[in-house]
Amino acid sequence: MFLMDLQERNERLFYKLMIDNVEELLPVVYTPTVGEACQKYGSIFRRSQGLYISLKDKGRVLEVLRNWPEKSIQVIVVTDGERILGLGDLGCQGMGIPVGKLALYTALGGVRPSACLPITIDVGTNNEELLNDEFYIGLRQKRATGQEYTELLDEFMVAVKQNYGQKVLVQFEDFANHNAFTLLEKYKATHLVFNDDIQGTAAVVLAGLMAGLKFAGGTLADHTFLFFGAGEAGTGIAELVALEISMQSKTSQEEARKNIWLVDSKGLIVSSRKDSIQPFKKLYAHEHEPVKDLLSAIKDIKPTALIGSAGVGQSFTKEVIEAMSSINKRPIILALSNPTSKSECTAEQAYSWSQGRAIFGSGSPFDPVKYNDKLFVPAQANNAYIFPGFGLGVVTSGAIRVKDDMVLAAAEALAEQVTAEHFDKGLIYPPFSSIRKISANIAARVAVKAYDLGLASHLPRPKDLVKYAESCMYSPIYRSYR
Ligand SMILES: NC(=O)C1=CN([C@@H]2O[C@H](COP(=O)(O)OP(=O)(O)OC[C@H]3O[C@@H](n4cnc5c(N)ncnc54)[C@H](OP(=O)(O)O)[C@@H]3O)[C@@H](O)[C@H]2O)C=CC1
Ligand SMILES: CC(=O)C(=O)O
Ligand SMILES: [Mg+2]
Repeated sequence: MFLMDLQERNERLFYKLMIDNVEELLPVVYTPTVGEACQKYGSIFRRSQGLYISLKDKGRVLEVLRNWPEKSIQVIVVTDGERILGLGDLGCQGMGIPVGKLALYTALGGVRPSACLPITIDVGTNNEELLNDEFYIGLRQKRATGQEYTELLDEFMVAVKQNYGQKVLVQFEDFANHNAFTLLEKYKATHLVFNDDIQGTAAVVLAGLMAGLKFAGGTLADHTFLFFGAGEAGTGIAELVALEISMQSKTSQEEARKNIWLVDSKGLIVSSRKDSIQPFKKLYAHEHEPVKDLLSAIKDIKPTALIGSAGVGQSFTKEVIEAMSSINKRPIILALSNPTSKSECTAEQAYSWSQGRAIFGSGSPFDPVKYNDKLFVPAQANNAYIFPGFGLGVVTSGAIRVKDDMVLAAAEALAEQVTAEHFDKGLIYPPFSSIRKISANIAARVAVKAYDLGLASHLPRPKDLVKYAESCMYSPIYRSYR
């Protein structure tokens, strides 16, 4: 609440504070605290921090967009609040997420605050507690679905392009997966769209895997991956890993998918379930007997990497981590679910149950852990490493579309910035304290891809794209007026 007030009162000071104390303040502006802020958003609400577009605005969405005082927008983060972190449907109160993500766009990626627009689309909520909460700030009705939902979203996407042109980046955030994949597929050919939960998460995890392998040895193709959670994050990561393997080992993506397995709420995804699962899971329905629980899946599949993205806290039990540690000398264990209460295990559990052998990362931050006299610094495997730099690269190159190759480039750029020194401490990412440098490097690599693919409209192409990205970054300094 204090930081929200400061952001409102003295934006420059807010960003100065954020940038100078990023490791301390990230857990407040972002996960885990932002989750709690969204849950309580109605009762801590003081003034609007973003733009709300509701079902009632149908037919005049463009007019509503034009009410936003800033005209020169480069990045929109939009949610409909249906899957806020691992906390479920928080309706309109999900606004904390676009606001928090965009604060990171500025603090971590250097996109000007005035060029950032947080939007929440209010189509109702199915969260009974919120519907009965006198302080709930959104429409008091069940979620609109089907044609009513699709028409509002379509009107929004058309209005965005009409108002801001085709170079505004629209980041979809925390939509439920039954809409997220469809929206990305529908608009990726006509708009500059990026789904952070699918693509940003994929890039950060791939980067962590590549960095880990650089020091632990081996290639991605040597590994067997088991995902606990087969939604946006799980299948998004799986697809990018398969793409990278296919490029590294010159095989087909289909071949690469054979070493990637996923578990959802009904157990291991296997071929006998093919007719009853959502389309985004089908590519991973391999031949295997049905398996109901995670531990049995681990014993059968013998994965080298276990990646949690089911939003189920404490699902990596002692038995699960011990099973991973009995199969692998250095088990890779990523507990991606947010916020901390949904983390599959804590850093302390991962290190102690694996006797200090786990290569560990988590979506929400954990403090360093001392185990057998060694201090382990857990990595934060969070898309916050990717989207600020990715967005900076997209907007500074004037890219008009997002392509998978640009997402891969972001992952490679992040992985390259991990040193042996980081890895020795337990890190598979560089520390957030150097995030602006990291973001400039990611931006440059994304821009290179955009230029190479003929998608960049900022011409002529700057010679040194890292320097160019840095020169475009907003810095919260007071100018001298004398
Ligand atoms: N660290 C990071 O950067 C990121 C972390 N996340 C986190 O990942 C989590 C999931 O996000 P997302 O993928 O978008 O969500 P989705 O809703 O798209 O996917 C959740 C998946 O988990 C499965 N699941 C749910 N309950 C269980 C259970 N008891 N046992 C096994 N599987 C289960 C679901 O199964 P079914 O399909 O059968 O319903 C579904 O496949 C969230 O906590 C989110 O905060 C997300 C993005 C980025
Ligand atoms: C980090 C993020 O995007 C999520 O948990 O949804
Ligand atoms: Mg998200």
